[in-house]
Amino acid sequence: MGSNGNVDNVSPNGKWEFDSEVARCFANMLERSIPDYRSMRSLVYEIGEKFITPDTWITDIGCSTGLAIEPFYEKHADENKYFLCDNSAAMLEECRSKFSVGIGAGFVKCVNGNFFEVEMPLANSLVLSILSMQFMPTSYRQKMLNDIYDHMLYGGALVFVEKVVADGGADDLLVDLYYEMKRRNGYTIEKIVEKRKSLENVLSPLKPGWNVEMLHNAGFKVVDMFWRCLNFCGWIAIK
Ligand SMILES: C[S@@+](CC[C@H](N)C(=O)[O-])C[C@H]1O[C@@H](n2cnc3c(N)ncnc32)[C@H](O)[C@@H]1O
Repeated sequence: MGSNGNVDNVSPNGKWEFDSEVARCFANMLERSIPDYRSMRSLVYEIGEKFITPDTWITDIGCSTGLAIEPFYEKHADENKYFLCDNSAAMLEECRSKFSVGIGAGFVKCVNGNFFEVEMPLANSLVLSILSMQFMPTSYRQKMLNDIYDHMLYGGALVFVEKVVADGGADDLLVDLYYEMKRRNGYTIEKIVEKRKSLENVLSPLKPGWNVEMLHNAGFKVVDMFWRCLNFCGWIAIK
């Protein structure tokens, strides 16, 4: 979960991209850019663990360098199969080197593509979507959640973490607090503004209630928020 030693000093030029520069410092970027990051990570792992059954698939949507799936892989190794999908070749390259043993042995599958275009395996006991769907077209999100539900075993779960737009009237306040947190974590005002502009129309957060509604529409009967800090939320959705 820790940083791999490369400090994030990315200066995005134009539209945000998950390129090789981002891939190299990604762990550090997340630690300094996501509020309450370590709690979120450990809760995702602790909750996810409750749903894994042997010989089932664990899918990670927008896996990046594999930070979310890593503790599950370390614990369960070849007792499970792992389907990792990301549309950034640079992020997947880092990911592939992390899971080279599992890839070689055939129980880890890494797919470079848009999640809404790939065929995910059936029989998932756990699906992770950690800060990923927010980067995918809003018009495809319901279909993606429907697909996740359809490819999941009964008793399986989706752990879903997203940036959100606060809908109770305090969005501006929460956004201000978020940028103050980034300042404390060593980002300059210039870097914060650069990144915000670069993410415009690339990262599209929704209101929390819309995400919950989509999860219910997909068929999930049990949907609950397990974590929130500022404008970041995590839900557990059980089939
Ligand atoms: C913030 S990162 C996700 C972090 C990661 N899930 C983790 O827990 O460390 C978002 C990822 O989503 C990927 N992504 C964006 N659009 C995608 C798409 N259409 N299909 C698959 N992956 C996508 C990006 O390449 C990036 O690696």
